[in-house]
Amino acid sequence: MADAAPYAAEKQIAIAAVRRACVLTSSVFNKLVKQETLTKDDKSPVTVGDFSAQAVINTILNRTFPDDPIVGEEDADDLRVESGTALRERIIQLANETLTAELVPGEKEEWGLGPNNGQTTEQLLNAIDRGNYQGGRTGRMWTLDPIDGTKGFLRGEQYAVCLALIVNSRVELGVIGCPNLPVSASDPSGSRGCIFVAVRGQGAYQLPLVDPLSSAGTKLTIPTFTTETLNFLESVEKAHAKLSFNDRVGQILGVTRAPTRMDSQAKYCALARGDGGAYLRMPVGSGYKEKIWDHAPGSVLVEEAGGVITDGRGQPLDFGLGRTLGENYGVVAAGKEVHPKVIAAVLQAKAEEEAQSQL
Ligand SMILES: Nc1ncnc2c1ncn2[C@@H]1O[C@H](COP(=O)(O)O)[C@@H](OP(=O)(O)O)[C@H]1O
Ligand SMILES: [Mg+2]
Ligand SMILES: [Mg+2]
Ligand SMILES: [Mg+2]
Repeated sequence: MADAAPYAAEKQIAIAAVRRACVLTSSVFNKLVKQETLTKDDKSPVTVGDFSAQAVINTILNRTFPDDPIVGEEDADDLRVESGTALRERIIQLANETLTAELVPGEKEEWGLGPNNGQTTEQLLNAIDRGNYQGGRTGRMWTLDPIDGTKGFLRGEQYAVCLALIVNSRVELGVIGCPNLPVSASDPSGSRGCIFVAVRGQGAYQLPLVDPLSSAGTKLTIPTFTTETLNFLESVEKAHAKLSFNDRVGQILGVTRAPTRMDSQAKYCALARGDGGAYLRMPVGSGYKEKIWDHAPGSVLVEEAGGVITDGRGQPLDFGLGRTLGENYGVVAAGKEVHPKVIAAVLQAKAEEEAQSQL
């Protein structure tokens, strides 16, 4: 793609930042989750991974686009207090190791990368806190989820490093790094690690996690699904989406294939390349509001692969409301033939539910 294409610089920098963060999170997993004996509820590896990945990506964005605000999932409050000293030191060391690693092809030192670009503790904590932006209707902003699918990360399953650029409430660029996703779904035990990228109007692509800046990538198009071939993509965690509702939607549509469950925005990547036919995420009814960083990059990826993404009523997602998508009507993403059918079935299942509750 010529350099003159819209968002060409943003795209390259976002891919480089996400790749570095993926190297970091993979090494955190290998060092902390696999080798240390952890109790089941110990969340420290994910905390180390989240904070240091956000420090790395925000440092790069701060250097390359200093005027752009960032809506990031994490903030550094817990690291500034005395009790956070050990965690803070670990995070600073990891973030600096990641930023100062040798340049790979396509990276530029002026992006804040390479051996001369170590940061002080204060600089890195401030970088994490640059994710405090509250979002809004107008202007440019980035949104970052340094580890999406924390539960999957801890299980050694799917998780994703997710970064998007939003301009005047519209997602213009999305980059999703999936260190554990098989390069091809048809070879699940084959090599793993992919980056997905989409710029609005320029298509959706899968790149290798190793050396993504030198690769043209594979263009993604959502294939056509029939009732026989359709499978749903859904969360692993029952607390995140109402899986029983999906079962009813499947019955209404006559879906026979079992759903494919995976954590994180890897679901959007799987949809974009045809591993699954529809992603359904209906609210569990807890009043939780979906966060923009959990859907922004995935939404542009799906749209650029030829799909449609809306809430459960068929209305567009609104990325201009702040840090959340507002009242939770769920999320439905699918190819353009399947999407209206899924929405019709969702509305029917919803009406049944309401009729039931009035008995
Ligand atoms: N009650 C809820 N309903 C919907 N999403 C929720 C939720 N509680 C947490 N989440 C979000 O679900 C994300 C993971 O989604 P998935 O189930 O698709 O893997 C989490 O991202 P993090 O892991 O980044 O915190 C978190 O933001
Ligand atoms: Mg998330
Ligand atoms: Mg997260
Ligand atoms: Mg979280």
